[in-house]
Amino acid sequence: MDAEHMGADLENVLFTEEQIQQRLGELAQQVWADYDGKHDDLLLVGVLKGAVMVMADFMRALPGSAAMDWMAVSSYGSGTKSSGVVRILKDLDTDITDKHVLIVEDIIDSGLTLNWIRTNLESRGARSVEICTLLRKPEAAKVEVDTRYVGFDIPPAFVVGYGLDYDEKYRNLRVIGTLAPHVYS
Ligand SMILES: O=P(O)(O)OC[C@H]1O[C@H](OP(=O)(O)OP(=O)(O)O)[C@H](O)[C@@H]1O
Ligand code: HPA
Ligand SMILES: [Mg+2]
Repeated sequence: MDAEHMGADLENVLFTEEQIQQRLGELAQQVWADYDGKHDDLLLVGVLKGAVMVMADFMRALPGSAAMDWMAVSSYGSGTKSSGVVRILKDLDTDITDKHVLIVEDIIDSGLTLNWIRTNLESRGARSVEICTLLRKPEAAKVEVDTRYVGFDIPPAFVVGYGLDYDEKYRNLRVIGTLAPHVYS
């Protein structure tokens, strides 16, 4: 699919490249200030694959160095609904005992994925576990997830771009938008 078609499959652009970068910059400043004195024990944990773009840009917006690790879990498969059943496909390389873990995510939708990951990481003896997500859908929440850093709250429509996929497509869009109905049918 070429770029023109990818863009044409969007119904609405919710956030431009500039808006995304601006907000990530603000979050990075806030995080750096909040973790003052703890930067050496800060570990950013990205959740593959959707968080790849957020991690890359958020991390580069930090005013100093922070460590990074990745987890992969299965929850959505190729559909648009979370199954709620979470399985670890790739675990962290790092022992997080006594670390300040900051989970970096693209989206909290039902909350099922992050709720599970948070509980899982807390059980490993991390000193703290907090969440930074670019997007959150408050009206779609099936469980409440205590989320310290949120880029944008959005309505419950399915969105793609900037790491977010529909059937593995559109992750490389630079904007975030809602998918046009003709794409589903
Ligand atoms: O709040 P929830 O309803 O649980 O949904 C959020 C999760 O779903 C997406 O991942 P997905 O499982 O689609 O994998 P992906 O990151 O590889 O696209 C997204 O990246 C979050 O991890
Ligand atoms: O709205 C969404 N778009 C893409 N992937 C997702 N995973 C959970 N919600 C979404
Ligand atoms: Mg997905």
